[in-house]
Amino acid sequence: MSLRVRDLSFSYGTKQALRHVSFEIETGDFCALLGPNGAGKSTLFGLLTRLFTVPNGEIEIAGDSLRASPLIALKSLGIVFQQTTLDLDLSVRQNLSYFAALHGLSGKPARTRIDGALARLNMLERADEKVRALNGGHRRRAEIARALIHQPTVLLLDEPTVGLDAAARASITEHVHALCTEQSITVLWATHLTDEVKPEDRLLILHEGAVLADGRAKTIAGDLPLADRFLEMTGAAA
Ligand SMILES: Nc1ncnc2c1ncn2[C@@H]1O[C@H](COP(=O)(O)OP(=O)(O)OP(=O)(O)O)[C@@H](O)[C@H]1O
Repeated sequence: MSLRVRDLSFSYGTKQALRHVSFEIETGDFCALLGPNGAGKSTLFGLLTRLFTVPNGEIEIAGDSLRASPLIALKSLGIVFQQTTLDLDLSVRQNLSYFAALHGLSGKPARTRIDGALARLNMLERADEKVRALNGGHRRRAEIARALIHQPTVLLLDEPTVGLDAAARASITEHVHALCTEQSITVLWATHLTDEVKPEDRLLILHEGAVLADGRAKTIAGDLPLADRFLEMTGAAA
């Protein structure tokens, strides 16, 4: 099991954002975390990345407890935040080199890792372009490559396709699915868009801080299109 979450609850003051959330994701699975705005997706990511800590509940990343061994657990985690965090005036390679240095990598080992990560996202030929010159889809791919440099086994992506056109969204979704099947990376992909979820994907539906459904997307959808099932369950269009 690559990611295990048990009984997480979280409140901002009196506003309860997560209610007894529990789930487990197997190695190499693509898991979509689907929820309307305000469902609690970013709060859950904040807890998984240790932006916030809670006295209750348990999180294990690749078998390591985030509470008992935070540094070891976080080493297994790659993160793509909702807001882009690339330096627009540096090249793709410079951005990734900076991140590699933060992980103690420099020289040839860093170059090998960076080239490998960029190649996986079909971005190697863009390595020396300034990020400012790239379109939104390529910026996102550079960001995903950056999140892979330290060779995490679990990758979290918080609504990574926000603001992208349909073609770029489809391309990024395909690339990240390939990371699961070809590299056995475990993915948790937050979204509010049902068309990013494939029938074979694992699906968690989060609504008002609670898990409403957990299973294969096609099983949860049943005889309805997933968008209709989601609307039926949450009252939200997606
Ligand atoms: N700093 C905060 N203070 C108070 N309430 C907050 C804060 N951040 C989030 N909330 C509330 O907590 C709930 C969960 O928010 P969260 O951002 O985790 O949801 P989300 O599913 O990520 O939504 P979105 O897709 O809009 O980012 C919402 O009701 C939100 O209004």
